[in-house]
Amino acid sequence: MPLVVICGYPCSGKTKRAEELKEYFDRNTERKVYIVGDGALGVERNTVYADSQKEKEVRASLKAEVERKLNKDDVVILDSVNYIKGYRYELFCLIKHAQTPHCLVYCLTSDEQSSSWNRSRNADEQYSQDIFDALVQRFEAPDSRNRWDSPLFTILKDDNLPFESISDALLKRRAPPPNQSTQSQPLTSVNFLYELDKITQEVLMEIFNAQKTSVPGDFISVPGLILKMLSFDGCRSRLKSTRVFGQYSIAGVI
Ligand SMILES: Nc1ncnc2c1ncn2[C@@H]1O[C@H](COP(=O)(O)OP(=O)(O)OP(=O)(O)O)[C@@H](O)[C@H]1O
Repeated sequence: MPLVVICGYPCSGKTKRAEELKEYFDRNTERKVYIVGDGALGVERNTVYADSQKEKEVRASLKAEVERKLNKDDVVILDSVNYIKGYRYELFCLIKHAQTPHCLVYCLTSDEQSSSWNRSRNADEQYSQDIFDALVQRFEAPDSRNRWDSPLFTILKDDNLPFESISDALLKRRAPPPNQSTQSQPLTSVNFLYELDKITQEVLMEIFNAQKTSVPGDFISVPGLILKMLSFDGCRSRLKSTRVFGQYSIAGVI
């Protein structure tokens, strides 16, 4: 059901925290817990983060995997750098659409600390210094004033994760209300444009005909509505056809 978005500098302890959280939920709840992340996707750090197109594809794959996993019961933990504000906003739209709560866990480290952990890793797990520096420079830190970055749990290297608060944020909170842009739109019929055009023409014809005999204050019925004429302007063009303009308010729905 709920989503935990982990974010932080490269090599800031994100996977370590994701695993701690999984272990906590496994031990204390009946829910299945999935970690979705660079590791599970087999992301080759120094290739992907050196190429913006590849990086974009990886982000899209991670988001798609999160979307597939989100359901009513399970906990999904997204373990990646998640350093782009706009991407975190997209994830927020996803949870709004799925009608489930989320929270952010931010592994806050200095770049010196992360760089030193990076250098102590096995060579095949290390970020190259260039990629590491570029990711640190591009990092857009989460801000709890943004609804997509909230609730935000900021974790320093010697902190214990606040398991209960995280669990409450995920399991005891209501999902954010959906808005139109995150709701599926009903399928329109294949001849929707034709129908729209036909009804618009009918409405215009009714108004046009009614204007010949109506004065402001009169009611005009058009398909689906009763309109009240508020004002009326008539003028003749050089071609002697009458152009009519007027203002109407909706007085009722039929
Ligand atoms: N809280 C911590 N205390 C001490 N060492 C830590 C801590 N967190 C991480 N490390 C060290 O950093 C290394 C990387 O940790 P981890 O894989 O969790 O980072 P990550 O942010 O997931 O990395 P990546 O950006 O590659 O996904 C660990 O192997 C460990 O040596």
